[in-house]
Amino acid sequence: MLVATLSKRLLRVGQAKRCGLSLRSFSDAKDKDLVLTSIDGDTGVATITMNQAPVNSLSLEMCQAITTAIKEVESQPEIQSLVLASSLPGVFCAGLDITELHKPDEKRLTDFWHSFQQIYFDLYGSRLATIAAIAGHAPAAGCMLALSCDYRIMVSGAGSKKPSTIGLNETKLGIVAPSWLGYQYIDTIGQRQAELGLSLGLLHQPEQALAIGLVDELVPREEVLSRAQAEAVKWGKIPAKARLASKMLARKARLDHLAATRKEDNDFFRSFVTNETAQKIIDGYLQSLSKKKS
Ligand SMILES: CC/C=C\CC/C=C/CC(=O)SCCNC(=O)CCNC(=O)[C@H](O)C(C)(C)COP(=O)(O)OP(=O)(O)OC[C@H]1O[C@@H](n2cnc3c(N)ncnc32)[C@H](O)[C@@H]1OP(=O)(O)O
Repeated sequence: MLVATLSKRLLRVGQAKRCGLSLRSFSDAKDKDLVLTSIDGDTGVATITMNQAPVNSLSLEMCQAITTAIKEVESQPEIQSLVLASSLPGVFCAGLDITELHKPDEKRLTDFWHSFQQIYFDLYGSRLATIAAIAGHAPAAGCMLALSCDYRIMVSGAGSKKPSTIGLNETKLGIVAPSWLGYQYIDTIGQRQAELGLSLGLLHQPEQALAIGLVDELVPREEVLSRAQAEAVKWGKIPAKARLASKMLARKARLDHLAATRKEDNDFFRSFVTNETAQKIIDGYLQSLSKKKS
């Protein structure tokens, strides 16, 4: 069980509850743990671990589980910082679940995009200090999860035959990142690098991601989680009100803009995705992913 491997000092549910802290997982209707949440009783750092094999793709249920987990952690006033991690070796998050975009049901597609926007509000605008522990690939919406955190620690590519990559690769698939994700990219790595990355759909290897400021630190694979948790302790010690006010200096206008245009953004997404040309592209991409396997 993953929970047992996270930290020797990690609290089990009973102990955690006695200390007023919680350790639990959130489940979908099939009672599968899409997301695991744990709280270190010594440091008060929460870790939300995405656990949707094979690639942590963001389905409607996965988006909802992430939001539920963030809200649950935020509701505990003694917790100041959060690590976002993956239980899967080699993948942080493969982005949106492409099957959600393929021959979609309109109501589900609307709910799906709404739940994806909601992660942006909850993570990018979180009162918590948030650290991404990126121990694997983080394309597209996987990169968005990382960008929504305050600090990004990625597995180093040194000596790896197939290094992990991170970036916004949407144009390579013939689709476009939503504007709010594009602005997150621009705000993080600057206009020129973002223009290059967005236009060419670049997926960066770790050393390149570090060089352009897309991630903040590289560490060996086995150290990603512990290093992220140590960084979360440091961020959690900064006076919370001042830290949050500083975060909002940079992010509030972006968050407010999406809040004001949320429905239009959803309408645009649905009309884009349900268009015949987009459906052909999505169909072809799904086939290419499954051909890769065979
Ligand atoms: C106005 C706005 C309009 C539109 C906005 C649209 C925004 C889109 C943002 C997105 O996030 S689009 C998604 C972009 N994601 C990707 O391009 C990633 C695709 N996946 C990969 O590149 C690789 O899977 C990986 C590098 C993440 C991992 O590679 P590996 O470990 O070798 O796994 P496999 O490729 O063999 O995949 C295993 C399994 O998982 C399925 N899968 C992979 N990615 C997705 C996905 N994003 N959604 C759904 N399913 C995915 C893949 O098909 C395999 O399935 P099998 O059934 O064949 O086992």
